[in-house]
Amino acid sequence: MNVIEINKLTKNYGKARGITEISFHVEKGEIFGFIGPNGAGKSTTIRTLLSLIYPTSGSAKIFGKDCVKHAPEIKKEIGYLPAEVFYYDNMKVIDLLNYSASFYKKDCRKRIKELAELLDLDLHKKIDDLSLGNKKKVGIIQGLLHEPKLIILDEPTSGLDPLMQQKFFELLREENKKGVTILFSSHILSEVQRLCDRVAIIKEGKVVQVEKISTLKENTYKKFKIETAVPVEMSFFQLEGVNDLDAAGTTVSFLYRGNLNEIMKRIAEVEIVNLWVTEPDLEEIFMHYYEKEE
Ligand SMILES: Nc1ncnc2c1ncn2[C@@H]1O[C@H](COP(=O)(O)OP(=O)(O)OP(=O)(O)O)[C@@H](O)[C@H]1O
Repeated sequence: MNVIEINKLTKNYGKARGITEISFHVEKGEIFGFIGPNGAGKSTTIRTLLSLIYPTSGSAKIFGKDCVKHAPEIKKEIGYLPAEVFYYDNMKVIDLLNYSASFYKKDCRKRIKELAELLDLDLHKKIDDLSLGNKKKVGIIQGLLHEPKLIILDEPTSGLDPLMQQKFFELLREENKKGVTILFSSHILSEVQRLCDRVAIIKEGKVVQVEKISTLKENTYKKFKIETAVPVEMSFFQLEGVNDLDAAGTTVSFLYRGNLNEIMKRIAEVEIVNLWVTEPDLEEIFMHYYEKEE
């Protein structure tokens, strides 16, 4: 079952580009990454899903219901953490969270306490006195206190220190184990790699690829570095699938995508002293999506 279904969703901000014909779906129980550089259209897509803004054309469904027509009932089941959080600074954290909880027909007090303990947040401080990271924690608790079935997070880790990010990711994994679906937007590739099952890559308002993280890594190149006993002509390794070939003395390096047996046969023809084969990280895989087309 698909929890989110987005079909040719388009939002124009007057003449400015927002998003153009975005389509993808998120299955129940997935942690789905939505990744792209600043200004690519992640927040616009998310705000449209939540009916905070309306699409110019196209449609989106959450829990099988149209996002615009059924916005109020859908929202009860969603936890949303916006990219930027703004509060009435004079309020105490606990008062703000109790106020947020009053929108749901549930007793959320126990969950608020649990989350505050887990994230190490003092509920009795004034929001005014909190650091940026602690304000972010208030937003996280606000998004999760009603135990939503779908969590939508827009660049959630900005402002959190590495230890707190780790705790936050553990919390998301725990929620996910209970069956909660998560849509996680980010421009930080490593965190998407750590957390998500699949990703949609967005660039300049369009989705350019939707893929499993594991497939993205499998179908990509490997990095080879070879140390030979005597210098070898660089052209010796110029096979189909070899790129970025480089040589210095007895060391040759290149990227290879193709049948590994072919490249191993070629390497076996020379006397090697050492060999390193490494996986590129997501950053390198995605780099070409990030580069602007001329
Ligand atoms: N209210 C608005 N009015 C006009 N243009 C807007 C508005 N909001 C966003 N845009 C434009 O729409 C495009 C997508 O922006 P959006 O904020 O959705 O990107 P994003 O991927 O979330 O990036 P970021 O991480 O920087 O927030 C950008 O070109 C942006 O300038």
